[in-house]
Amino acid sequence: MRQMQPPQGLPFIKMHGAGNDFVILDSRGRQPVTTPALAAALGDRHRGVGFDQLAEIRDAEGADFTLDFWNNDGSRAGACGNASRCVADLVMAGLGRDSVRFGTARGTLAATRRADGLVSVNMGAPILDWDGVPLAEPSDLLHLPIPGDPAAVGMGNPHCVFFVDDAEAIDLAREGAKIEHHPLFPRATNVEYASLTGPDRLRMRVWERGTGITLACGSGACATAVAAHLRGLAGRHVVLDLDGGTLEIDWRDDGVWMTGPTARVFDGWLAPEFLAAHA
Ligand SMILES: N[C@@H](CCC[C@H](N)C(=O)O)C(=O)O
Repeated sequence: MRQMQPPQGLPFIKMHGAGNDFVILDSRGRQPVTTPALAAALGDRHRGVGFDQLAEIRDAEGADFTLDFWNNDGSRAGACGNASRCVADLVMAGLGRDSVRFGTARGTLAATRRADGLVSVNMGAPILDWDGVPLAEPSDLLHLPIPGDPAAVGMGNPHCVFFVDDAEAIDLAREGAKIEHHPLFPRATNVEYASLTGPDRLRMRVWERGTGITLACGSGACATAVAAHLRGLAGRHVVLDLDGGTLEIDWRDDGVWMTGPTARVFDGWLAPEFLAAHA
């Protein structure tokens, strides 16, 4: 029998945060490798590795690292809260520290490890001017002219949040796909359905732009918490129960902090021929 060869190719790490799963490429000290074609091929759960988002770590000036995010359809994402927490966890472990600062498309963010081991990220201030995207009612993002009275909140990426009596009862695949490409969102949107389940506690389900249904979405949880507070449904510190776990959101003066679990699942190597085929 032929012996297994020692691993060759590009190393990657598979992690998840509350079931929102990621492939992480560490391109510090070398040229970044991700292209839309590579992200889409690698994101295929049958012919690739499979992930909700790919996060590529790059060198940074004035921060510990830079992060780029890709959805599994090959599109770019300006923010990804759970991948930020996972990568921060890895880098903090490597540096032997409990805090890091990192660059993203929306600016420099900070992450810390809490005493209970959970990882928190400051996702920055919510964007309530909708980041230049033309809306029919730019002065009232909290009541978009869409049936169901959703709110629009940007967290470095767009979110359309519906408050409903029972989030479990929503046909997420149908409704999410429809709202993702609603004409009000020229760059498409992530879609959240949330219901109040107790004081400062919400059940939330999510349809992610460029990915579809996921078990959790960190920026979506932040957007939902912000919208819930601004609509008078909850305080500034809320707990959200998602399909894959629980996230805590704390809207402080310095930004929206999101805290939750992280897990490293496996490490692997991308075959050189796979990389070459999708360069
Ligand atoms: N899972 C993420 C958000 C991912 C980005 C999104 N699909 C987009 O295109 O904006 C999170 O944890 O925030």
